[in-house]
Amino acid sequence: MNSQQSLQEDQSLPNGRDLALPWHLTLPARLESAFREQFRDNAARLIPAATILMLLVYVVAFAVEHHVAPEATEISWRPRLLAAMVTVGVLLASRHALRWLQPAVAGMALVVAGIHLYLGLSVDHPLQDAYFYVPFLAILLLGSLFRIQLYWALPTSLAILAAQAVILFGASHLSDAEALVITAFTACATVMSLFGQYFFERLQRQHFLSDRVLHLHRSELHAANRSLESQATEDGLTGAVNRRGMDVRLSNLLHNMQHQARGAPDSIAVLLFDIDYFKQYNDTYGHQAGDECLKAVAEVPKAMVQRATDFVARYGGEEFVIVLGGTRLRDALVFAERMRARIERLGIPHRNSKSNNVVTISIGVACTAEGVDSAERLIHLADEALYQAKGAGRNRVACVDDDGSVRVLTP
Ligand SMILES: Nc1nc2c(ncn2[C@@H]2O[C@H](COP(=O)(O)OP(=O)(O)OP(=O)(O)O)[C@@H](O)[C@H]2O)c(=O)[nH]1
Repeated sequence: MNSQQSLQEDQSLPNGRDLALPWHLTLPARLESAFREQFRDNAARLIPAATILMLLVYVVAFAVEHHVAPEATEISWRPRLLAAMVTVGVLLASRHALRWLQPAVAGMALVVAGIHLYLGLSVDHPLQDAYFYVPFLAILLLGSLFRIQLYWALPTSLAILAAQAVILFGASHLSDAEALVITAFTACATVMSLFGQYFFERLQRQHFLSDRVLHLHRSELHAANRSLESQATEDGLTGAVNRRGMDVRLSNLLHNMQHQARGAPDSIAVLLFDIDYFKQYNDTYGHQAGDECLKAVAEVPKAMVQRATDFVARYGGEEFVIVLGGTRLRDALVFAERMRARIERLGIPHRNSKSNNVVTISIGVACTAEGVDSAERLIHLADEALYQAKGAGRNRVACVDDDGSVRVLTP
């Protein structure tokens, strides 16, 4: 590999190294917020199904409880109703306040864990200890059912675990061994759930990053293509469309017009102009000044064209073509005369011009009409008119009329 190749590679598009994720998963600020937004959007899609599932679980739990310990439902229906309401709150957040979705899910898990710890203490029944296993389910729902981000799931799970430990070891009807077993059970579930969530989120972040890198690749390629395309069809000196670009655009325009494509113009006018006595200008003021003059002259039609189909092209040396889509001969002549006058008014001194003491142009105008079916023919007609304008004394406009005759207009 030579040094130029390696230089190109160094400066080239983003590469695999951009995919490296730190162990703590946090991305640079702008990426991080974009990822969180995407994560929330994805999670929000799960919420309706997850909410229905949760509400079903509440109903089933209530039914089982009613069957096993009917007296317990006297106490439990209110806390359960609260849990159901909080769950519906999560659904509302996912629809109307997405930024509150994660805190809402975390809050719901805390409420579910809290009310079951409360029920475990308040219900007097041989099976009451079953309530103490529910916090474990609350921890699971964070990462599996509702899929909130690790940085929300981690503190919420630890808070549930801590609250459970404090309550179990303080509960008078439980021995320390029983409290330890249930706490250890929840602790194991917490570790496993967080472990799974860490790797799930890692994968999601990696996927997000590779998507971004691909997107960057695509937009850089797009920009490079656009710049290559404009370089290939733009004249470097004047910024006008070059000859090649003109051929393509004019042919396309004609083709679309002939095939009555949508948005295509119903007529096309071509103005071919040439700077008068430009050779003398170069001889008098130098090639550099000649270049500046070309640039200044080209700016005039460039500022005048308006429609998307219009363009100014450098036809060669000091000759330019202006293509006006949807313009008939009469309007093209008005445009040409206005342009001629504006260029004259630029007042670029030309002491060796035989037509004026400033730079002037001669213009030939032709329009699509019966029998004019190619770009070459259109340019040829405009060239004929230009020739006549020159012959008639320069600094004037000439056109090919509908009957094919050339008419010179006096300025
Ligand atoms: N400075 C400069 N001169 C150019 C460029 N391209 C062509 N020319 C010059 O334009 C001049 C064109 O000369 P001619 O074709 O004789 O035309 P003219 O002197 O304008 O005469 P008429 O058109 O008959 O009025 C030549 O001297 C070319 O060298 C360019 O990019 N920069």
